[in-house]
Amino acid sequence: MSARAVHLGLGAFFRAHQAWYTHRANQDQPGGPWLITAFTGRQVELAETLTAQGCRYTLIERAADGDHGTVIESLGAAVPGGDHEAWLTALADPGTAVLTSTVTEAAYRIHDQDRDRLAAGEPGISAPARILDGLRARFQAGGAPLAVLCCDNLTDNGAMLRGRVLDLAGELGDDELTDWVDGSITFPSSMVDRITPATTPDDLVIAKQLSGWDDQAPVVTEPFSEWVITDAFPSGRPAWHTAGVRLVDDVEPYEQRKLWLLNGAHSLLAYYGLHRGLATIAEAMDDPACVAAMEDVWRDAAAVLPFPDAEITEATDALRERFGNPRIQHRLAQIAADGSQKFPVRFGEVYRRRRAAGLDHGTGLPLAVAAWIRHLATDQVKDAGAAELITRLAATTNNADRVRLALGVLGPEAADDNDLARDTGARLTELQEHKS
Ligand SMILES: NC(=O)c1ccc[n+]([C@@H]2O[C@H](COP(=O)([O-])OP(=O)(O)OC[C@H]3O[C@@H](n4cnc5c(N)ncnc54)[C@H](O)[C@@H]3O)[C@@H](O)[C@H]2O)c1
Ligand SMILES: O=P(O)(O)OC[C@@H](O)[C@@H](O)[C@H](O)[C@H](O)CO
Repeated sequence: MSARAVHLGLGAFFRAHQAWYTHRANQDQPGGPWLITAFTGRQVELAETLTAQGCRYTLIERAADGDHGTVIESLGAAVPGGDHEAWLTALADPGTAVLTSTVTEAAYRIHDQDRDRLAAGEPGISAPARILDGLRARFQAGGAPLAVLCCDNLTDNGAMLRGRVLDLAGELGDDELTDWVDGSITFPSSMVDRITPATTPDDLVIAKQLSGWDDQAPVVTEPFSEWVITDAFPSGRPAWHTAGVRLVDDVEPYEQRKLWLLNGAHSLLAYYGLHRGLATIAEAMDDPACVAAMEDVWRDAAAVLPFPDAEITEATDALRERFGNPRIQHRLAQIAADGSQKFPVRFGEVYRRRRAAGLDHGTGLPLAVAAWIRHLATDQVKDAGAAELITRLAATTNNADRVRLALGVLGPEAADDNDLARDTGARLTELQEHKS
């Protein structure tokens, strides 16, 4: 059996989604199964745990009425991200045809030290820098083509990653490497969807009941799953199309539908739900104020989504059911992390398109921003990219200025929008006075 895929970001979602699709494709894969060599970001423990159990793990599909377990066998190796030699070796291998990534939105921000470290031959810190490091090793080993497939919740994620890797390569001043990346590496875009909360200790007990063995690294996910990819794989790919993956020419509409409806609602529910003392998405779905605010976000997005009304209604009906699954414990605190990276993706484009279409700023956006501002003042916040914003918000004594600072994350147009600032300020005052 050969390993032909490499993954960066061995976490819960990768194991519920890309590894699951590959496992399914492997059931009838011409040329034999594809195995994935998966690297964590930095942590060692998960890689060791998985290695100790032969890289097999139980995927628990959790429906509202019960659990179904599948032992996933598409993982060939689980490697701590700090093992830089193993990373370079895996990417230099001409047998490697696909590199996927699920490293969180924040990991794509170029780190201050990336350029110096890459120039000195040291491992980069951000995901684009680590990927460029691996590509450089591949180039030096002969330069077989490769597809680099970003599977994080970002707009036009393939083009985004390509741009960042090429920018870094250009700054290194290595024209041959830059030209090779430009011509031989594809960066397909993808829309990924499967709600996958962090695993809890109870899930280990359930995994044992389902699979009959002492699995120390199971993953829980919902039954629903979707993956839409632009088909640009110069060295081949797993037969994902046999496993339900849709290969298309243009991912953008699917991506907009998913990021603006699902993820936009998630972020709104996270910040507003936490403000209202709730802990999970399912709890928020039992809260009429949260549901009403979510419906506002959906109406705002629906007005600029390139889908017929009936398809949007179908998508939001499905989301109500998925979010309402009472057995999925998707914690609002997990979703609330890294809002500074998520807000522009989930709300920024909806806002801009509404304005460009001559519409108002929307009903849902002011509350989403106001609840986020509240969240940024708590000790629950986890958002390295918002460090400066948090400091500036804390030093600001009036809501009008706070609102302008936060709206700046959506872009200058939003920060200068007086109607949006007024309405956001009003929602913020209400939240501060506990009126909602
Ligand atoms: N969980 C979901 O429901 C879901 C669904 C769709 C998409 N996603 C995407 O997948 C991402 C990861 O979600 P998850 O549930 O697997 O989270 P997770 O915390 O289980 O795993 C995240 C992985 O990314 C790695 N990582 C974090 N920062 C990194 C960095 N700076 N450089 C390299 N690696 C880094 C971590 O070490 C870990 O391996 C999300 O941020 C999102 O973009 C998640
Ligand atoms: O995973 P993040 O941090 O990008 O966002 C949290 C959730 O909104 C997200 O994980 C959704 O559950 C997911 O995008 C569903 O497919």
